[in-house]
Amino acid sequence: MKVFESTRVTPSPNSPIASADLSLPLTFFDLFWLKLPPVERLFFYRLNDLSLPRFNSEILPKLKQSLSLTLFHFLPLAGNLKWPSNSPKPIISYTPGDGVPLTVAQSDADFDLLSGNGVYEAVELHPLTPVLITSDDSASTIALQITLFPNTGFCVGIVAHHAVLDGKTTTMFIKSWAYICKQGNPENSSLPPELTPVLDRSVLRDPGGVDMLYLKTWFDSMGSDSDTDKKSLKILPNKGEAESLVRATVEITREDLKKLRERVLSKVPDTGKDLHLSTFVLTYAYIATCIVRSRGGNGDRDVAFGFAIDCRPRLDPPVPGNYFGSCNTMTGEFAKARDFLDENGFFFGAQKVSDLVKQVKEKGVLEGIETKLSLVLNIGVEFATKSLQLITVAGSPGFGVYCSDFGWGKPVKVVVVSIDKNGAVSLAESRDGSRGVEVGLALKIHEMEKFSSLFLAEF
Ligand SMILES: CC(C)(COP(=O)(O)OP(=O)(O)OC[C@H]1O[C@@H](n2cnc3c(N)ncnc32)[C@H](O)[C@@H]1OP(=O)(O)O)[C@@H](O)C(=O)NCCC(=O)NCCSC(=O)CC(=O)O
Repeated sequence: MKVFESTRVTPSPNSPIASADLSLPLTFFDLFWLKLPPVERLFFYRLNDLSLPRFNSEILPKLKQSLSLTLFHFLPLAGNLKWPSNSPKPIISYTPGDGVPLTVAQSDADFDLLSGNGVYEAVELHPLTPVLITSDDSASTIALQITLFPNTGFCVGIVAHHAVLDGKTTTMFIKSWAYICKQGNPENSSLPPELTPVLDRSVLRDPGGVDMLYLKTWFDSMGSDSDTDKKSLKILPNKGEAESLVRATVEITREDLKKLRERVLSKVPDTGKDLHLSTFVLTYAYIATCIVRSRGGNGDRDVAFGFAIDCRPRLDPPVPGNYFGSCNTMTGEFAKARDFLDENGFFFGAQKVSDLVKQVKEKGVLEGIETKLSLVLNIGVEFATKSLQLITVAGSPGFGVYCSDFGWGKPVKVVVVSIDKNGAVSLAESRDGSRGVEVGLALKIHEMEKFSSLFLAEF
């Protein structure tokens, strides 16, 4: 790995907006994620015969110029998280001259292996992944890395602070950058409405002091009375085991989903219509079942499964789909490993995940919002002590990550690196547009081997 450059890209200097200060308060949705580890994503682009001179003279200048133009729309991403002494909570602060940290590098790793579906060591992706810098008094909102693979292609990496932006905003930012890069017209860097971020915080109502409650939960979790510790913007240390994990991707086709749906319905021919058997529910229940079975072992083991919900369309009034920020909450449940190990394990999972989605639909996303953070922090402690098998979800088949075409074709692969730290699987839409789902996994090698045989046996 050769690092060519570590720089900062500032918003286009021609923009009057970029020459004024901007500050955005964190909402209760943002504060939920204040110290939780960031999300890392890589987009692999194949460009056969890509030479260093072409990378330096064509690809890199276009990517940098379009990034600068895109930041004009996404100004908070050029700024940092700060906690001014006169503010009750942290803010996102942009000051003219601020910019996004960008690393430019070259890798001699195997592009085909890392952008394929096969098995490889999780740590192999780490050199391609930018690092989010956080300290007591400042935290980057994002960091980017562009890595050349000579003669094969390049990779765009993003790490995103979840208290600043969620998966929907992160992927909207990448799609906007790609859109402006592909247009290739520095004189006109406008974005279509669906990619234009809404920065207005007033579209989102706090149900009543949840922001301060979440801050108190964070303070309590730190066990320190020192003001510096309480106001520190450092994120929590990573408790994952990436060093001992391998990664792979599996695909679930429409045909597979049909079979899974039929399997559930065959168990409950009369009441099956009451189940919410969406693509998401079937995929997550099936993958979770295979993961628990891959570990095997004691049926008494606790398993926690849960996932994020995009709250934008579910708030009253609804928040626009292009709202910039974090707008997720979590839902989930506990089970015993035996529930999944049992012959009816997949049916059990499908019922449970269906119930969780139905509860969200029936009770709304703000039900129990006050205690969500403390529940998640407690689960994190149990995960770190290895007493719990945690299976969560990053990404969504609804994000359209494969639409991110910078002008040299759509990505050959998009991966979420950070699933190797938090017991998550990642979901994305099928690259070929066939409405299947791509599932990213990070497991111990013997569990991955078991997973592959279990997964294939079904279809
Ligand atoms: C809660 C959910 C997971 C439940 O998903 P479900 O698919 O079961 O339920 P649903 O109500 O959304 O959709 C039910 C069916 O209606 C379809 N459907 C929904 N909305 C639609 C629309 N506007 N137009 C057309 N179809 C639509 C769905 O595709 C699905 O069909 P079909 O069955 O055909 O599919 C989801 O709604 C959701 O909020 N997803 C986003 C989660 C998220 O943001 N995750 C990322 C967190 S941040 C993160 O993890 C970090 C990062 O990514 O960077």
